[in-house]
Amino acid sequence: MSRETLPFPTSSIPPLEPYLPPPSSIPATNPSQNPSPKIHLTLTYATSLDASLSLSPGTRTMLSGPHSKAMTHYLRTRHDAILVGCTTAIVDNPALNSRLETISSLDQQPRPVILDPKGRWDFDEDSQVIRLAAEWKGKGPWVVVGRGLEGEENLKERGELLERVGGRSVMVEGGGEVINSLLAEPENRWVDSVIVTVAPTWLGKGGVVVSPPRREGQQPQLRLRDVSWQPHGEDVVLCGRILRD
Ligand SMILES: NC(=O)C1=CN([C@@H]2O[C@H](COP(=O)(O)OP(=O)(O)OC[C@H]3O[C@@H](n4cnc5c(N)ncnc54)[C@H](O)[C@@H]3O)[C@@H](O)[C@H]2O)C=CC1
Ligand SMILES: Nc1nc(O)c(N)c(N[C@@H]2O[C@H](COP(=O)(O)O)[C@@H](O)[C@H]2O)n1
Repeated sequence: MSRETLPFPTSSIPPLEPYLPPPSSIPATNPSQNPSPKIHLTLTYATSLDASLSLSPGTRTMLSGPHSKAMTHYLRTRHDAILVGCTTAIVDNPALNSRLETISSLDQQPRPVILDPKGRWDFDEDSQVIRLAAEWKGKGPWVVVGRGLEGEENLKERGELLERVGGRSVMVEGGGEVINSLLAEPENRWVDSVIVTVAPTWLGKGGVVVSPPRREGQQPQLRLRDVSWQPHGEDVVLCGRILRD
């Protein structure tokens, strides 16, 4: 399959910067900017106006236009790892590398991480991530089997996993189950920032929807703070940080 290279104007970078981890060479020292200084987790995905990521779990659906797609590929260069659930890996056969036209070294690529507790992802040399790693256009994937990410002790494990990947930042792209599980964490400790592409379309009922469980009792509903809305072509990119109590 031919793969395009994507132009991303440098003028689009400064508005994204407050929501990104510091560049890898700079230690994360400002606790007010990054309350979990070891690992920065950015949640980033593209959604329709009716909160769908795709037409159905078994379908790859292109929502981002060319500008916001290039923005996502810029984000990929700014994180040490890129994480998806195994259904996304199976259905989309994603490349999970950055195809920005400015890429000149494998060091600029994120490490793909596939969450696959039951070992469902049946990869081979035709899998994009494997092929691209063989071509030095992406890093070889890590597959996380056997455990979920939820729970107190696994917060620690998350840090250990990412340190082993060799980094301090991860962007989570999806799919729905992964995103909803992260947003369900009751004390909002997981997600540091959110960068969502909103495409001007409705996918209709039956899609894979981002809709975490409603919080009951006295708990405030999940909400973003420090929000900015940035137009990228016909899409809007919503950036924010999770409001922590
Ligand atoms: N528009 C967008 O930006 C994106 C769209 N998608 C779309 O999403 C759809 C797939 O989404 P889903 O069906 O919801 O599947 P998913 O991609 O979230 O994968 C679900 C699987 O991941 C594992 N998993 C999920 N949460 C986990 C956790 N907390 N810990 C450990 N393992 C966990 C489980 O094995 C689960 O069966 C596809 O149609 C894909 O095209 C995927 C990524 C981004
Ligand atoms: N940013 C964004 N916009 C869309 O419209 C999408 N469908 C996705 N999907 C995510 O990107 C992965 C595909 O990546 P490659 O182009 O193959 O590298 C896909 O698996 C989803 O994680 N993202």
